[in-house]
Amino acid sequence: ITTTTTSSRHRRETCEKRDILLEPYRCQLLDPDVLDDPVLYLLYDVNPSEGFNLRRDVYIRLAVFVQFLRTQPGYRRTRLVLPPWSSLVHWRSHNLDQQQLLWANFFHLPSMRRYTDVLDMDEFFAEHERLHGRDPPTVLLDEVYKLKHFEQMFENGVFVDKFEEHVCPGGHEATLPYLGYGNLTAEAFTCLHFQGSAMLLHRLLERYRPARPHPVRTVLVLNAEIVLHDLWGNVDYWEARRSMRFAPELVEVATRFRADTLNSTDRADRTMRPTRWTDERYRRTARGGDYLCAHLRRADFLYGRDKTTPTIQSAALQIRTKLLELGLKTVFVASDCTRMEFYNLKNYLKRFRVVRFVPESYEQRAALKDGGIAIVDQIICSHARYFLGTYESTFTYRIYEEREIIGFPKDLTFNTLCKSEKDMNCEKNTVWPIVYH
Ligand SMILES: C[C@@H]1O[C@H](OP(=O)(O)OP(=O)(O)OC[C@H]2O[C@@H](n3cnc4c(=O)[nH]c(N)nc43)[C@H](O)[C@@H]2O)[C@@H](O)[C@H](O)[C@@H]1O
Repeated sequence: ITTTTTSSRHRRETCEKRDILLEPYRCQLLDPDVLDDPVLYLLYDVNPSEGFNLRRDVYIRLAVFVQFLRTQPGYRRTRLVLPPWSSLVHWRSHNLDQQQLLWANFFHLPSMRRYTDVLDMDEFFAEHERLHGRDPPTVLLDEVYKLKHFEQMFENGVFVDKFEEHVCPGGHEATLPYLGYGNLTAEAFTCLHFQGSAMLLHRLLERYRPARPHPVRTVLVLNAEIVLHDLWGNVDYWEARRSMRFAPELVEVATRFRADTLNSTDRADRTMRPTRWTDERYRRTARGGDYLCAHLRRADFLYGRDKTTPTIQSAALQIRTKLLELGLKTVFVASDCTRMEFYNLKNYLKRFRVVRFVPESYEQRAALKDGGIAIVDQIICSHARYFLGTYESTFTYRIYEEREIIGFPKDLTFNTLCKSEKDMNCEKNTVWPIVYH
């Protein structure tokens, strides 16, 4: 035992020397004190109809949970496996291959790993192959849980955290292939009514813990959007959120567009950020470039949320009023609108410069993909002097957050378009300011 402990300590120390700056949590896996804990790979998936930015929120719920779980005996080697992004409903470029895109396409994984231990799917497969020596790997998941809401959320008027098994409608084949991969199979499949926060997953993992512990336990949670935040908007939330830095290639495209089209640079705009998110501190001194950004959510919002979504004309009038008030001449538009809607918007704003980001070539579009283009839009909006968002759009919320992280005064960020320019007292998005330790 002593020899094992010494050699594992040595291994960990070597790992730290080599890797600690990049991936501290990977080295913790070799910590002699936690070596007896099984490695728990926690995989999850989200209802296919959910959009990109809601999925980012689901990630935070699970990342915060995993960070907690890693403090619990028996779970200290938990690793979160990131579900690939596969042809999301809002991705409309059907001529591009947008299947099973890894998180590394959109996010800077080394930054995320400074919050908790995450693996992209290809890394998970590579580890699995290393452990089990199969190529191509057929992965046997030990446990799969499919979550569903309870029909009755309240018991005697009280919302209690609970889960309960039920018979799977259509059997578990109804949910295959898991995460879109044909080579994932399940040893045990359980359907559960579930209501409660991520912490309830701890109880769930305990409840189904194998009697004879395996050195490796692989668990997949389907419909993880049903799992709620433990606490939304607290320090843990913001740390996980801050760790979600975008992929450098996307930042570069946005930076170039800002410089070339909007004459906006970080130094002049006071939007400089430390290289590592862990070095960020509370500040509200950002100024932003000489442009306003409006996020105009269209498409399905025109049907599902027509009571709060303005017409193009009304949006143009609201933007115009703000541009005049702020003495700005340029508006950057982030939108899922059609070309015709954009054309109309420009016509209503003739006295101003109205710009949007369009990839310069097919090659650039194919490299960025719909998800990357949306992120470039978000980054450009995050650096604007003033931001005007869409009511109840998670796309808008993520821009609010990015601007909170960059350090803008709140009144330049938390603004919402109203249904009509005639009723500017409409209900606005909630203000959720950033918090630090
Ligand atoms: C009604 C609900 O709305 C929720 O949408 P909401 O919160 O706005 O935001 P998301 O969950 O991101 O979904 C909207 C998707 O539409 C595209 N999109 C929206 N705005 C823009 C934009 O300004 N620029 C670009 N390039 N793309 C945009 C993009 O693919 C984005 O991920 C959905 O998550 C739910 O599934 C549901 O449909």
